[in-house]
Amino acid sequence: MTQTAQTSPSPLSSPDAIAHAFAEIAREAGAAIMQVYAKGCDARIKDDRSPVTEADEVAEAIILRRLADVMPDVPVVAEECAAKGVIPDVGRRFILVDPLDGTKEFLNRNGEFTVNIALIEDGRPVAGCVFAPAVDTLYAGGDTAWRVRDGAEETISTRAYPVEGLTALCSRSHPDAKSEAFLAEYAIADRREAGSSLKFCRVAEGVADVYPRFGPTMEWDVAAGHAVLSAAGGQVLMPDGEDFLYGKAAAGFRNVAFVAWGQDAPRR
Ligand SMILES: Nc1ncnc2c1ncn2[C@@H]1O[C@H](COP(=O)(O)O)[C@@H](OP(=O)(O)O)[C@H]1O
Ligand SMILES: [Mg+2]
Repeated sequence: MTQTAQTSPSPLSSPDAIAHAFAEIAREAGAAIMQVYAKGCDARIKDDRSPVTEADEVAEAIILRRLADVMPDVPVVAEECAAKGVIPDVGRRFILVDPLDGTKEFLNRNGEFTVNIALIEDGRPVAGCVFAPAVDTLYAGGDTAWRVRDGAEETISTRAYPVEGLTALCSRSHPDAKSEAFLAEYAIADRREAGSSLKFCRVAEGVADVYPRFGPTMEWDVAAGHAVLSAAGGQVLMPDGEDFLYGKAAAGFRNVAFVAWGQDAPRR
């Protein structure tokens, strides 16, 4: 009797497996970022007037090299390449990379900076990882969402909206009046500031409920946090409640505005 060799399933056959692969890569990039953090570095100001450091560039090089090994056929749109005008054509499936989100927080040395990698399919983030190396906390999401903190892995999920009111999050370094005006329409019990994509993760792990962002962001700032939040039971919508989608190449991958919610958007 001839035996047919069993083909093992591709290790990247599920959104969770992809998020795990991104997590490994983000940890490697995070370690390189922490080496630069320890020795200190200067910032250069990019054309969009945002800062970039050696850490952003070293981390992005590691991520691009590792992604080319594990997902060689998927185009990658990465922040520092894009800043130099190197942007591949994207189809229905592509990867977004922000090697160091919260560069201002990195320079201010407050620990609120992250490595972000997300897979987009048909305009939506289906797997993603957010790693905050300074506080050794990793969030990932595919079909499920999880956090690894101090070496312990736990499933995370969003919480029901508290009856006493919502906890709202805002950017620490880029506050904007329109986001404040949006929040004024809801019952807000507590308001906190945080840097980077960690704001999505705070909602995903059930310690906050809403994060509106009317100020400028790029798709790579948002996609990985969006993947984690969606997998944890939340959502990211346009302020009018429409879907918030990715792949806006003609707009230079710029977002307009979005609101991240832990549950369905409550009535105003
Ligand atoms: N004027 C602007 N244009 C485009 N993006 C901006 C911007 N001001 C801030 N951002 C985005 O906001 C991100 C920081 O978010 P937060 O304010 O929540 O920490 C920045 O990510 P980087 O640090 O990766 O550049 C940057 O992409
Ligand atoms: Mg960013």
